[in-house]
Amino acid sequence: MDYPEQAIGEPFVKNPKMSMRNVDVFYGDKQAIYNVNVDIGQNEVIAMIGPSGCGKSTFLRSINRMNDTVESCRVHGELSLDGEDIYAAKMDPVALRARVGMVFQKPNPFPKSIYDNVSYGPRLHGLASRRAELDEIVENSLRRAGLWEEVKDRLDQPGTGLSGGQQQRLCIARAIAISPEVILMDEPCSALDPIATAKIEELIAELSENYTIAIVTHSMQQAARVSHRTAYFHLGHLVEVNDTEKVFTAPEHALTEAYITGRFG
Ligand SMILES: Nc1ncnc2c1ncn2[C@@H]1O[C@H](COP(=O)(O)OP(=O)(O)OP(=O)(O)O)[C@@H](O)[C@H]1O
Repeated sequence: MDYPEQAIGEPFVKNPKMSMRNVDVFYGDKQAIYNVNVDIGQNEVIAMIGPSGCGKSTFLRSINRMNDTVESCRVHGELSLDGEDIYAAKMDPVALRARVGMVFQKPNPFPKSIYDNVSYGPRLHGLASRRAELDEIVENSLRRAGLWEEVKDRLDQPGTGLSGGQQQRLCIARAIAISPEVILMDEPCSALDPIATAKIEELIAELSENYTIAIVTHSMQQAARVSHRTAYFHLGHLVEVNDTEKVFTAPEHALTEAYITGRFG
């Protein structure tokens, strides 16, 4: 199969929050991402879709240097946040991950209280000097994550005691608490029921007013509901990036069309 040299459609935007150019990612000798070029716009929600194993998670994890934790993984290319090279020697990956937060597939609250789950990051990054400030950050983050009303009377109870959907909103509150600029979500609803999924999707729409969001999803309906642009990956290649509506109604590339019409994937 021939892949376009450059993703077709509109991979670039006027005011990018993040820019990725000529990105190749390897695990040992095996190449997982081939020459990907794409921007993520300020306050946009971009969905990354494609068949299993096409490299969506690998690419997502490259843009906040989560892949640094995988020994065999090497990322080549130019990746920037507000024009700053995120792989520069002077870039602290911990500070970067505070600016580009991540929510994982499986809700993973710390084995700590609800309060401590949310206050841990702000404490670590010195965002609050007094208890009252920390309380305010915890409340605001839980409110933004749509969880405050459900947990305000039991902040001292373990985060792991919440339902799956509540745990995922707790993880989103934890990500928000350190005031990230970008939030990466790797299949955030795949472990949730339809009602919990709907809540997270509503939340994504609200959060996009203040944050830039990239979401990997297996659900094309979800991509269609929550995102502004959609990026279609195939075997490590970025094939097409377009307005979400266009991708799902008039895809430009035959591979995108085959995927969205269910001919493979
Ligand atoms: N830690 C790793 N070590 C070696 N190879 C890996 C590792 N993680 C992923 N890969 C390989 O990289 C390729 C892309 O995997 P990745 O998980 O990024 O795809 P994906 O599109 O997110 O898949 P899925 O939709 O199934 O989660 C696959 O061939 C996978 O086997």
